[in-house]
Amino acid sequence: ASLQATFYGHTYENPFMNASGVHCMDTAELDGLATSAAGSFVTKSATAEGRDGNPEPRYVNLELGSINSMGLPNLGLAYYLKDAIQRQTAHPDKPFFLSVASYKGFDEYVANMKAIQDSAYTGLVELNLSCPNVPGKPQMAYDFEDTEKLLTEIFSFYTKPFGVKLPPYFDFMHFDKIAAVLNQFDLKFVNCINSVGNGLYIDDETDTVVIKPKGGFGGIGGEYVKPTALANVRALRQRLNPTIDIIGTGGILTGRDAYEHLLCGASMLQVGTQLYKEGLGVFDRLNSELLDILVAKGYNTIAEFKGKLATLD
Ligand SMILES: O=C(O)c1[nH]c(=O)[nH]c(=O)c1Cl
Repeated sequence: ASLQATFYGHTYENPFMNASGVHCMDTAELDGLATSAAGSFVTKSATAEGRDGNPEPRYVNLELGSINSMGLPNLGLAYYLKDAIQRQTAHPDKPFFLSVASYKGFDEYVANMKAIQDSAYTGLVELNLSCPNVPGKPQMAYDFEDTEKLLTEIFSFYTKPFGVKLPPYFDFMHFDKIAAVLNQFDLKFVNCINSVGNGLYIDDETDTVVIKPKGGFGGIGGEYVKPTALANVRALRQRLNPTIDIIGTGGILTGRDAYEHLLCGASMLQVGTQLYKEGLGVFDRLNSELLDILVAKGYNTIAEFKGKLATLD
């Protein structure tokens, strides 16, 4: 059996990647991912200028996951573009993803994509429309009209392959609306989901929140979010053009979690909280556990069961 994953014309050894934000802040961390058992990797979401991000504590591991309000700390788009161009030149056989966001909103998204269009980087971009932690800034992908306007503007000049990182949606009308917007464009993929925004965790000894920014409100990841992540992967897969691949993110701790995301239609799989907790060895374990599941079920490839979730009708 093989865990090979085909995605936008490339065959990866396996579908596993980091989730943007974890183990991907600088060249050293990215080199660690590139030499790990991960099939691919993505950079920390870049903004036009480098950012310190929110005051600490801003990330806390919890028994059932994590809470974060990092506030888009990153080294700035120029840094990641320089690294990406060096990387694509040195290892043209190992494509990866460049994540880009915006601190200031619509115009910065456009400017950042223009900078990438004008650069020598030719690989995949993950356009992050779902950061929940910039105080005072609504998540772009919760505004369907603005998202459509932004994608229309980007596609008027951008000719390189890219996809979007989405927040979780919780209503069939919202699944329908975001899919109707995205199906208008030649997107290569959609990544579902980003952290479940603005959760609140209270320390049971101090009766106090555990992160400093936003009065303790932060994005939730880990076991808490798997049912929501699976639902978003499944709902978008059922609604999006087959030309748009899906990256499944959220609640992947074991090979079984990975298998369930694939059943829902994911092609690549991103790991955030569990990578933070376990380190790069998580990819060796996940590959082994997922392979055991294929063997136990008599599958030779992921294609044999990808998207084939059974329902009770
Ligand atoms: O606070 C962050 O940096 C952050 N944290 C998240 O959980 N998702 C994101 O997309 C971002 Cl950009």
